[in-house]
Formats: sequence, structure tokens, C-alpha cells
Amino acid sequence: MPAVDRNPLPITDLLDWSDRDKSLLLSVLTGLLMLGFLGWLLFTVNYTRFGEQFLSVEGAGLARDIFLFNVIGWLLLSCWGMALHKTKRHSVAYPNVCIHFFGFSFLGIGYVMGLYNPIVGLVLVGSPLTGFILFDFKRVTCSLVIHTVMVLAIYALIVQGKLQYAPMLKADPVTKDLVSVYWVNSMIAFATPFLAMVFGFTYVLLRRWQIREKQIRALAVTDPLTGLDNRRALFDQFSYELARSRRSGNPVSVCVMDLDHFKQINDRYGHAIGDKVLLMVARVLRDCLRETDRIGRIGGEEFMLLMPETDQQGAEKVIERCRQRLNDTPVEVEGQAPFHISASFGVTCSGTGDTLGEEQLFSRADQALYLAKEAGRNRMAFWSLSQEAVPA
Ligand SMILES: Nc1nc2c(ncn2[C@@H]2O[C@H](COP(=O)(O)OP(=O)(O)OP(=O)(O)O)[C@@H](O)[C@H]2O)c(=O)[nH]1
Repeated sequence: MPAVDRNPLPITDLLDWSDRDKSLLLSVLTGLLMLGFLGWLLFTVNYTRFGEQFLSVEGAGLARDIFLFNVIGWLLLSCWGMALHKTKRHSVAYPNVCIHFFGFSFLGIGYVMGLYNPIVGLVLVGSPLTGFILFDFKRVTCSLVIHTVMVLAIYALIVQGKLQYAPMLKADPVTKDLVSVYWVNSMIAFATPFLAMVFGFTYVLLRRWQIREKQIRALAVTDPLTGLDNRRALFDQFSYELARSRRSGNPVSVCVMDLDHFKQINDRYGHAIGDKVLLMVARVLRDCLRETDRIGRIGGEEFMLLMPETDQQGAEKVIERCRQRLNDTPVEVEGQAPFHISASFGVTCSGTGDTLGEEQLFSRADQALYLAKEAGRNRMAFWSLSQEAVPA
């Protein structure tokens, strides 16, 4: 087996654990449950009136042997898992043995306590749920089918009188006339840790699902490199701001910004430095703009600035500040002299009574950007009312 181990062990990462470590956790938890069952039996037989009244001597002996067998089995499985974990070895057999032994353990308990016992029903529902959360579908289904068939077989043998029903009990502790409080409390005590285990695993699964949902939603609207808005998020916001502007009469300015000769930076310093420049640009733009403005990266080295309630003069001031700050911020490169960058900006502004949509305004800003590039770069150009972009 390859000695590969990529297991982080914080409990919140449970679903990322290897099958080996999940099986080890299952072994330890189930082992403790079995130890609890054994402790309960020994205590009940030796120290309670319930033992005298309701437990049969041979049946209790059989139950003790089954519980003890389970405790020893889980102890050995825990040791096996620990050894695999310590040596960082993976084993296909270990999870399989654990999954099948899990079903087998509870089958034995169900048999001695009685198949109609509510705890058996609980285990029948909770175990596959836990299994499907922790392990792959095929393995768990296989175990589920085997153990369901075994339950049915035991049931058939009981119906035919070949097996005794609930051999541990010599009398039913819950009848129409008599309900043993000790038995009911014991069942609750058995069910509680099992339920806690199932709820715990379900919680981990749901928590993971919630986190993933959040991440997916964030990814859908975020540029992964810079953490700025992506094109979709920005256009959604643009559409909203235009609707607001139509109601309030306040203008919205939009600017498309493109770094100058970025290809040369990539070619000369490599993509990693190119990415570093993009991150620096994102930081500078964030610093220069108001909190109510939105910045996004809409292409490789193309950014878009959305400035609500900002007219042409206001936009000019902000953009000049951005342009200047980008010029003034050196890019540090290890072992080489720092270099400076520049960017060109195309700007347009939604006029009062404008009915232009976001795509049309964006297209105007883009055309203005083209003009800024044509005019020599490192400058801004506005889209004029005469339908032509003019350098500022
Ligand atoms: N490092 C890095 N480079 C990128 C990324 N996205 C696009 N690029 C690069 O950006 C460069 C864009 O080059 P061009 O479109 O020719 O533009 P330019 O060199 O900036 O020239 P002008 O815009 O005309 O000033 C290409 O080399 C792309 O590979 C990115 O996420 N990271």
C-alpha cells in the first residue's frame, strides 16, 4: 500500500478524512457504545431487581457473550486502525471490515434484546444514514442489504419457533398492565449516545453543505485572483444603479480600465509577477474609490469601476487619482529593480433622462478606452455627448 497521508484531522474536516480514519473514529465510538451496553448488562444482572424479574439466566449469559465479543472486536478494530493511522498506511479491507462488523454488532444486540425493540428501529435508520455520510454508497448499500437479509432471516426463524424471541428477557418489561421504568430509562440511555453520534455526523455534513453553498455563491460573483467583483456581479449592480439613477435623477459614471503593455510585464517577469501586479492594482483601486463605488475585474487585465451618484467631473477626479496612484506605486521584484505600471481609462456617464442600458453604457466606456489607448495610453478618455470619445 502506498504510504500517502493527506488527512487533516480537525473534526470539522471529518468528511475529508480518509476511509481509514473515519473507520477508526467509528470503531472507537461504537466500541464505547458496546462497552456501555456491557456495563449496563453486568450492572443490571448483579445489582437490580429488574435483572431478577425480567432477565433470563441463560439469555443474559448469551447477551453478555455477545456484548463482550463486540467490545473485544471493536477494541481490536480500533488497534488495527490506530496502527494503520500511525504508519500512515491505507487499507481497503479495514473500512469494509468496520462497516460489516458495525451491522453485525447491532444485529446481535437486536436479536438478544428483541427485534421489535425501538432501539433496533433506531439503529436500522441511523446506521445507514451514518454510513452514507461517512462512506461511499456501494459499500454501505452492500452492508445494508446483507444485514437486512439477516434481520429477515432471524425474524423468519423466530416466527417458525426455531429461534427464541429476545432470549435475554424472560418476561416482557413493557406490557399493557406493566411498564418497567428501569427498562424504558435503559432504552433511552442506549438511544441517546447513538442518536448523538448520528446527529453529530449529520451536523458535520449539513455544516459542510452550508459552507460549500456560501463558497459557490461567492465564487459565482467574485474574481478568484483579486477577490473583486466579477463581470456578472458588476453588471447586476450596474443595472440596479441605473434603475436608481432613473428614479433619483443622479448620474452614474462607469469606467473601463486596462493596464498598459501588460503582456510585456508577463513576458519579462513571468505570470506570477503579472498576477502580483493585478493584485496590487486591485488594492490601489480599492484605496482610491469610495465605499459606495464598485470595482471589478472583467477580463485578464481589464477592470471596471462603477461610481453611483457621480457626474463626469467627479469621475474625472477619482480616475485621475487612480491613474496617478498606479503610476506612483512601484512593483517590487525580488533580485531586480522595481518597475512602474500605467493604465488607460475609458469613462462615460449616464445623463439625466437617459434610457441607455448597462450594455450600451459599457460599450461607450469601452470605446472611450480604445481612444485613450490610441492617444498614447496612461490617460483617460470620456465618451462625449456628440457620440465620440474625447481624450480628457
Ligand atoms: N499574469 C496574468 N496575466 C494575464 C491574466 N489574464 C490575462 N493576462 C495577460 O494579459 C496580457 C494582455 O495583453 P494584451 O491584450 O496584448 O494587452 P497589453 O499588453 O496590456 O497591451 P495594451 O492593452 O494595448 O496596452 C496577455 O499577455 C495575457 O496573457 C492573468 O490573470 N494573470
